[in-house]
Amino acid sequence: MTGFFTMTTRNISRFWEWGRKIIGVGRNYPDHTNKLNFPTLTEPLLFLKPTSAYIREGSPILVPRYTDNVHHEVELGVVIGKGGTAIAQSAAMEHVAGYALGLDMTAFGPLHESRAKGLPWTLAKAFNTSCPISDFIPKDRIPDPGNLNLWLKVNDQLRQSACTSDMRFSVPYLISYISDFITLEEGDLILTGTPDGLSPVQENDELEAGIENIVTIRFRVDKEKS
Ligand SMILES: O=C([O-])CC(=O)C(=O)O
Ligand SMILES: [Mg+2]
Repeated sequence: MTGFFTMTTRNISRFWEWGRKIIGVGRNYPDHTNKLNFPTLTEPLLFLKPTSAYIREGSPILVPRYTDNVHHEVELGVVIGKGGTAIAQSAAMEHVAGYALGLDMTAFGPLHESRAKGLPWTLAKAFNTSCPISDFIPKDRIPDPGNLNLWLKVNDQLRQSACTSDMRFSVPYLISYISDFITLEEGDLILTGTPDGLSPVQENDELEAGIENIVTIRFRVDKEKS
């Protein structure tokens, strides 16, 4: 038998090529939540993005045809190295392979409309190019994911800047909580929520974001052609 099987080498440092899901956490920074006047959460708010949403530097973020209201959300991404179900918080960090800086691009038109109507957030969160991602950052480069400074600039203007110590639910808590409902698998990415400072992006904007002293990413915005 030849030709029917291709060997896939699962290299965690290229998790975006074969990872099976992206789990988003909403409203995990009190500042962001307060400003939008949302009720305080007692449990994490979760959503999914398909892995077809990943893009890497060099590819543009495309504003979908159905909206011109797409916002940037800079977020710490956690890359799962060892899967599991009902993972105890005390064991959660053993399941982490590393990290990545991600942008949870969000189409606010459909988000607000579907939210108001009590409908799913799918079009707001899952569109093509809605998950620009940095290189993989091995776990040993980040001794404490709860003490990282995240920032994002649009056309050189600082829009988002916060420390992950402000997160309402910590990385170990999120891993444990999510895995009670959704089995975590090797290569999954958890986007841990965005701090305050979202703003709409437009064609030809240049987005630059970073985790201080660790990584920087740059993406250009374009409009999806009809
Ligand atoms: O866009 C939202 O309202 C929810 C979200 O992803 C976040 O807070 O990071
Ligand atoms: Mg988000």
